[in-house]
Amino acid sequence: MDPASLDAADPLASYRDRFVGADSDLVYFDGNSLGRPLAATRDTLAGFVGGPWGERLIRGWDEEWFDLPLTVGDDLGRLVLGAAPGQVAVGDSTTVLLYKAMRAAVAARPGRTEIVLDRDNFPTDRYVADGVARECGLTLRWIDVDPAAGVTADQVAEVVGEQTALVTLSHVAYRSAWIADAPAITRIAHAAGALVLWDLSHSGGSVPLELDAWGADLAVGCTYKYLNGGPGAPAYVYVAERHLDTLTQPIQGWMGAADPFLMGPTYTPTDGVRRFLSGTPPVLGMLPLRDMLTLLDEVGIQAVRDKSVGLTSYAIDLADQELAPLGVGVASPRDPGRRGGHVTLTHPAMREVVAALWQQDVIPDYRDPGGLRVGLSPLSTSYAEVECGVHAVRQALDEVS
Ligand SMILES: Cc1ncc(COP(=O)(O)O)c(C=O)c1O
Ligand SMILES: Nc1c(O)cccc1C(=O)C[C@H](N)C(=O)O
Repeated sequence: MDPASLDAADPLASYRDRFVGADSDLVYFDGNSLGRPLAATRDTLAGFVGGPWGERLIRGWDEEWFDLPLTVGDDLGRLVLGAAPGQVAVGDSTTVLLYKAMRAAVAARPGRTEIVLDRDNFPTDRYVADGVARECGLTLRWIDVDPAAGVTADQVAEVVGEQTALVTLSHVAYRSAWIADAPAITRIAHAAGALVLWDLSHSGGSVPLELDAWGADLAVGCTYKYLNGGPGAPAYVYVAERHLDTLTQPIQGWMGAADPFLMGPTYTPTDGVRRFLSGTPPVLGMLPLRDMLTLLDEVGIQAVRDKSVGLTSYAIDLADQELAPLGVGVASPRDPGRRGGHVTLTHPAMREVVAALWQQDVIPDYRDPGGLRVGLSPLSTSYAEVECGVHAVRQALDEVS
């Protein structure tokens, strides 16, 4: 079908107008790294300076801000993560939350010696796991994966055992967009007595998640991709209710302590998921995310996913027709049920192609080896934009080859 008909039939097409810059000619294929801002966020940020911050000043903490990591966390849980209230907190970066969650998990499995992870996980996940293993005297047990796909439940079953403390994986792989079989992998890890930590950075706001139903133990994710929270927006952590009384994290700050304003001599963790906080919550950083959650409440995550599948399928169809004859491969799952919100196209010249495209206001990103990632943020991307971008890739390939 032609893109104009696809856009005309798209029930979410009008939401594009809610984003800053979506009316320009720029082709934006990097919403999986940094989502566009919502126009509403302009007013939110300006209004916050004049209102809650400028007028309420320090009183704002008692009136709203102190609880914001948990109230926004509950909204994230309900609208995005499939988590009942009281299990999600917002704050820190994904990297720091990975550290807290990994340390909490391995401390809960004393005597076990291994952390299971895959070689294609995002660098920060691998680096943090390496540091935690060194600090705690553990070994990393690596799973090798097909970079055009991702970790399978069978591969996890082969390596977990009574020595496994933690299995830590990305739900959607940053390179290929492979969706891991989270319910099956969680069952396998639990049968071996291990805990599971999911990195949801490439899933949250794009793929419906069911953390409670999967029986997940821990999860983290960033909010600046499909959740449009802005550069450096705070991340979130999920801790299943059954672990909240027992898991403790290593960055023992006053904001995660019981009664912070008692200012007592020693740290006692507070109840609930608040104990995963450490310092003062990033209130300004949560405001754009709150706007996006309001929008997701209006649209519904399943509608977002349906459009995401439409966009990625269209991108693959176009790549097959127009780019395959030039030697371009698709390094993402062809099964939409196993594919997240982006598509990776491979060719030895992609690094130069991406550099040339950025000069023409066509913005994908490049990931080794030879991968051009087409990130398709469903609410701010049109089918016409996909067609225009794929044509630009073809032209750039012709020019650099
Ligand atoms: C899977 C994954 N985890 C973590 C991160 C980033 O973590 P941080 O926000 O701490 O830089 C990213 C992207 O940058 C990512 O893709
Ligand atoms: N977090 C990023 C950043 O601070 C600068 C540039 C890119 C990013 C990203 O988000 C990269 C992204 N997680 C990836 O999948 O490669």
